[in-house]
Amino acid sequence: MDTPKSYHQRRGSTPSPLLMSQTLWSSTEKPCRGLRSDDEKGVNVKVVLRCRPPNEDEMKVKGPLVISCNELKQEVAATLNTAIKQINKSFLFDKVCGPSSQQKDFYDQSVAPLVNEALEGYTCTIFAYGQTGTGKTYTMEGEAVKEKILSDFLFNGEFHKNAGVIPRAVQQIFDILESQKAEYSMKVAYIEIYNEEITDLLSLDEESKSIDEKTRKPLALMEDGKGAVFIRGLEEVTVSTADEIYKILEKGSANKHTAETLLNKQSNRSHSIFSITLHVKECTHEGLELIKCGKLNLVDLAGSENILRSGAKEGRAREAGEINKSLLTLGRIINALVDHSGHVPYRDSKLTRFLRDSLGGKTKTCIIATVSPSIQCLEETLSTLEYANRAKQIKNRPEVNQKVTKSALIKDLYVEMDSLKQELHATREKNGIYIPQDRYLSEEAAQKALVEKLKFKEFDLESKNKKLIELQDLYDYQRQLTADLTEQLERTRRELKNAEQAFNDLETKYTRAKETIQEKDYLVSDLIKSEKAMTDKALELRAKVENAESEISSLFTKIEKSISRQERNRILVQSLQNKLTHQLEILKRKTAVSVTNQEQQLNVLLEDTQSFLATKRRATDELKTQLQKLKDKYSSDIQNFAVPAQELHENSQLAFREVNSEESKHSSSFMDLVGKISTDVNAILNGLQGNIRELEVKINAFVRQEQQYQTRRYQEIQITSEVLLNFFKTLNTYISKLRLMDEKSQSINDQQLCTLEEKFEELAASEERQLIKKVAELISASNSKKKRLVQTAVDGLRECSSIKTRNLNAEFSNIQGCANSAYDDWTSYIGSKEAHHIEDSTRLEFWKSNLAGNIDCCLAESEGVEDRWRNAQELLLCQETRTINSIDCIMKSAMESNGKISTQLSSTVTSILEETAISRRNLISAIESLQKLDRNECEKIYSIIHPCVEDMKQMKDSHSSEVSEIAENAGKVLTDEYKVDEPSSSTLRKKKS
Ligand SMILES: Nc1ncnc2c1ncn2[C@@H]1O[C@H](COP(=O)(O)OP(=O)(O)OP(=O)(O)O)[C@@H](O)[C@H]1O
Repeated sequence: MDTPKSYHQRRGSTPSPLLMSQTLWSSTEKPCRGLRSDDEKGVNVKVVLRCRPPNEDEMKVKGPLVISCNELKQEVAATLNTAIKQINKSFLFDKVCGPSSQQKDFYDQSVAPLVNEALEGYTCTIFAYGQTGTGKTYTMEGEAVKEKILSDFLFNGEFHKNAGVIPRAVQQIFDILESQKAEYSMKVAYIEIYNEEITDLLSLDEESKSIDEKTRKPLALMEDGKGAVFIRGLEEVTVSTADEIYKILEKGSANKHTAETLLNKQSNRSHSIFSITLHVKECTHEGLELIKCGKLNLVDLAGSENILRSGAKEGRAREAGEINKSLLTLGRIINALVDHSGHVPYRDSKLTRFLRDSLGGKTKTCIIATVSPSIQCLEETLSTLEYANRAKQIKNRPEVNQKVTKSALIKDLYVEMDSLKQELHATREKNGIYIPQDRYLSEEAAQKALVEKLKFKEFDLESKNKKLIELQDLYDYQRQLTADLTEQLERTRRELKNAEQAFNDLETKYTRAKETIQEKDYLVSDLIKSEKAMTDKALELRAKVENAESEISSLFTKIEKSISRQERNRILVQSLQNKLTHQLEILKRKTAVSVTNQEQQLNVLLEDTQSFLATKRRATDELKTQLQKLKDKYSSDIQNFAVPAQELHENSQLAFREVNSEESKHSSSFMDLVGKISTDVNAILNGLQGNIRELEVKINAFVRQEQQYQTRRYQEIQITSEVLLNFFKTLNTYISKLRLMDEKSQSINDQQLCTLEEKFEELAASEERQLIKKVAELISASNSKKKRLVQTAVDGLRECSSIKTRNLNAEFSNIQGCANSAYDDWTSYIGSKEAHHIEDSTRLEFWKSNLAGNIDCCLAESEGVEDRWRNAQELLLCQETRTINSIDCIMKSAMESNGKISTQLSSTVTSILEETAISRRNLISAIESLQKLDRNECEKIYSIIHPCVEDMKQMKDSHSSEVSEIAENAGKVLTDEYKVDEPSSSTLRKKKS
């Protein structure tokens, strides 16, 4: 319980006799122009923010509290941090009271100073503004006004803790006035503005409460000639004690339009104004009595309402529409005052018209903005905060109401009292109207003027009435329209709310959609780009394919060219082969001829040798026979010689002469024989030597011929080999070029295909990833389709190219293998042939040198034989000479001694015979050895020549077989090549087509 201040000593004292005219409420007091220095510039409207604690419903919902109050900083912050909305706003006010603030504290801190100002003679207004259900009535009146406050106060002299501003202010005023022991009068009025109609809440008695709404008499808001606004017919109740006020308050509160809404069980559907008018007597130092006039308007505005949330329907909705309309006007006035715009639309609502002076006038104004801390009311709370924040900037120029002297006041009152008395008297008498004559005259004149005026006014009134009726109709229509519009507005609001919600959703969706669209756009642009790139690539690829096609066609042309070239080459090779075969044939023939020649020559040689040997044998035989003959002749001669030896002995001289002659005969015959033999031998030797020389010449010619042939053949082979090598080289270069080209094109194709595939896969992957599901599905389907197509195309291309490459490679490998093998064969053949040639040449050289050596040997031997023959001849001659000499000696000795001589002679002859036999034997052996030597030599030569001939024969045979083999191989290779090429070219042509 709050303890009221102890300054109400005059509680229960009789009311002040001061009577206030009806115009007092209408602010007719002449304002005293004594402005305080701080008031001169204007004083801002004070704004106090009060935040109530969350109610049960809000606590049930368990929504977050979005309003936080900092009472020290006088700051209120609205914070919301959700995914959809984020709010972070703070406002500063003159005073901020949080949910925990108590009524007493709130009053003491926020309202009490203003009440003091009212006591000072100011007109003070306190507005309670806020969303419905935020505690305006709780703040202004307090909780359980009827029962508690009063009873508590009456019984305990203490306020209930929930007592609001009005009882506390009344109590404060009484307390102060009584503490000052001042003479005062206090009048209170309690009105409500409901649906733009002003009703006196205190004039309604118990009966009229039950009366229909329409019977409530609305009061008119009027302006006096000085611009002051007053309510005609408003009953002001003079109060002298606080208790009276509580009862009045209770009565007025009971008469208020209230209803249950979703947000408040007892929601005020009207604006209520509780006015306290004070007249306090003051005595000046001069003893002059002045009346100080103060006024306190305590306005409990109807709650600004979200019709959708408050659940107001039909009549309630109309009420809410009216409430919102007047609050809107209030807001517009605040804006106009803050923005200093010329026109301030006070007249747009009765509330603002009546409280005109409180906003931008001479009044001291305080606005109590009430808010809820819950998230559900955030929107309205923010609106209230903005509203209050704006109202903070309104500047008033408060002035103390003019004080009147007590005598002037009494005089005025007396005049009024007199006129009232006269009216009363006339009314009581009911016999006409009594008025004093001068008044009658003046009034008659005035009446006449008034009649004139009235006539004019009547006319005016008539037209105005008409206009009024029209306006009324219009007004009714407008009202109806307004109601409809309000309803519509509410509906629209609801729809707007829904739309807002939907809009928010849509906005989020839109943002998402925008993002998606952006993403899609990006993707589409990306896709377009990729498609463009792909198209470019495809075009590029097409161009490349076309290029490749042209290249392939050029390749085909090249291949065709190469085929034709190969054909030509084949023909060339064929012709070469033919030539080769022909030449080989010729060679063969030549070799055969040469072999035949050689054979013939050899045969001739053999025959010659044999004939030479036979001749030699014959000559030897002849020699032998001759020698035999000679021997026989000698022996017969010797035998014949023995007989005449006797005779010789006897006839030495004669015999000697005879022997001499015989001897000379014999010696000449012997010499002839020897000469003959020697001629024969010489002839034989000469023949042999000629034969040998001929043979040598022939062999030399044969060797030369063979050498020339070999060299020619070697040169031919070299040329052919060079041609073939060149051919193989060109073939190889072509193949390598083709292979390189193919590899290049293959690698390029592969690379391009790989890059294309990679890019496509990348793009497809990114597309798949980024596109939304449906599009992704479609795109993935199309991608997979494309992929399949591309894959098949790529695979086809790859397969085709790989087949091509494989075929080409196989063909190249075949060709190259063939070429290589041919090359190898050829090289090895050439190598072997070269080696053979070199071997043959060396062997021939060796043979030649051997043959030459042998021939030299033979010649030397024959020369040796000749020498030996010559020696033998000389020996024979010597022997002959010696024989002759010895015969001479013998003859001489025989001549000297007859007896001895014959013996000696016979022995000498024997020895001669022996010697002759020896020499003959020597000769024969020499001849035999010569024969043997000759035979050996011939056999040797034969044995040398024969293998040579055989070798040559073999060589020729092997040459011819090899050549034919090579020719066959070459032909086969070429035929194979063409066999390979032809189908491949036809396959390629097919592929190309
Ligand atoms: N500061 C507060 N402390 C405790 N309770 C409060 C406070 N403010 C308001 N209330 C409670 O909230 C409810 C609604 O208050 P009140 O009727 O004063 O709201 P209102 O703003 O006057 O609404 P309306 O505009 O509809 O008349 C009441 O039950 C009241 O007791």
